[in-house]
Amino acid sequence: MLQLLEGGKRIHCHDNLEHTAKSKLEAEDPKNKPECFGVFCLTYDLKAEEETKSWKKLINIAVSGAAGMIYNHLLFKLASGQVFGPDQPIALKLLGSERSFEALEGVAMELEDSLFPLLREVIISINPYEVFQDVEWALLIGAKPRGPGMERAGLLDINGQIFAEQGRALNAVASRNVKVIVVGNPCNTNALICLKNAPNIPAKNFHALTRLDENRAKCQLALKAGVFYDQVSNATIWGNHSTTQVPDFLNARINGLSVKEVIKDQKWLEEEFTEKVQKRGGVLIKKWGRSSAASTAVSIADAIRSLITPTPEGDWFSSGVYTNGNPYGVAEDIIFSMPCRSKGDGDYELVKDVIFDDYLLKRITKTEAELLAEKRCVAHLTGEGIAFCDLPEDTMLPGEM
Ligand SMILES: NC(=O)C1=CN([C@@H]2O[C@H](COP(=O)(O)OP(=O)(O)OC[C@H]3O[C@@H](n4cnc5c(N)ncnc54)[C@H](OP(=O)(O)O)[C@@H]3O)[C@@H](O)[C@H]2O)C=CC1
Ligand SMILES: O=C([O-])CC(=O)C(=O)O
Repeated sequence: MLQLLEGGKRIHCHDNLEHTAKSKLEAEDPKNKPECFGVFCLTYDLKAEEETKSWKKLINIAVSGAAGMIYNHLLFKLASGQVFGPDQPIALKLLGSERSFEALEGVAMELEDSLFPLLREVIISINPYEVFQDVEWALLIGAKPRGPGMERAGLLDINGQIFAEQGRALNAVASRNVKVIVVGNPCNTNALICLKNAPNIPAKNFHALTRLDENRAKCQLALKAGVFYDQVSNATIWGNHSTTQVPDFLNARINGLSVKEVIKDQKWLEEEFTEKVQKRGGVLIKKWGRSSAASTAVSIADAIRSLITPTPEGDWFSSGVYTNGNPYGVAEDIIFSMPCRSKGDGDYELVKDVIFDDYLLKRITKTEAELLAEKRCVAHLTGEGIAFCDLPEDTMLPGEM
């Protein structure tokens, strides 16, 4: 073990092997203080450095599934300042498992070698109580993918257990205003389980990632209209991040005009466009041999930026959020993707001036029914009694076809 004295503060630094063994041991005791990783032990003390005077206060960001494909892309966006800004120093707290601990060390080593000025601290651990200590953001990516022959109910249960545990850990040690973005599938119901196990954190702070679906919808509309995708706005994804999700072409706009004024092919909108967005993940898996990772990471970055920067006038973004007094008549007490606006303070409000027609309402009812069925299926994990699984047969994740 190396001991360094910097800025009047004693810092403990271990070589990697020693660190591995110690972190594993310490992880068994939630009260233990997390250790820094490698070179990040040297850069911990922000106050000591002249050049950082104009920087904001350091924020703590936890990520689970940090050895997975999505995180591998996201990590370097976070550390480079692309997400939280060039004056926002960050601490990354990476949650792995026994299975992935060595991979986490590899991730942390790559972070060391990238020399990111804004990345002031990295810890790796398999203990959520250690990783979530004082975090302002929790990006929950790690989840078991559905394997061959596995029922969706089984996936809901296995992953639900993970998110119940992580909810309890967030409740115990995270910042009281932590913002939680659940990516691991089935993300809406995992987010619901997580928030139900974290009663001391506002339910409004929990999000399920549907931004990738929004981005996919914008891309398809732009392609059909023959415009660049920055011309597409007000694109809402309603409901579940599954193949029942509803990409809303009624309220979306192209060059400020209603989509229907620009794309006059109603059949294409109702059938091809809708299905393309719903099943985009599955088509990509067929081509790539694995699920969307880079574009998912981009969409997580978009989702965070949408909460920390004011939403452009007249526009909105989609996020899976808790239904509690929503203006659309969607069932309460589920996580449902809806149109949101933010003042840039990490919080959001639901958009009120949206319109509905029979097609949209019928589709919304279907995705709502699926989410209510998922909720019944995980009642044992949300503290709402005995689970009863009557999932509709066509219930699928975007990656399954
Ligand atoms: N909402 C969205 O838009 C999208 C969601 N997803 C979902 O994101 C999740 C992660 O995807 P991706 O990073 O590509 O997946 P990977 O398989 O690359 O990584 C998944 C990570 O999950 C962790 N994990 C946690 N529990 C288990 C378990 N019981 N079995 C296996 N692994 C587990 C593993 O890390 P460790 O060993 O450290 O726990 C692993 O590193 C998936 O659930 C996927 O379906 C994907 C694309 C889009
Ligand atoms: O189903 C998956 O794992 C992938 C997924 O969510 C998507 O691509 O939208």
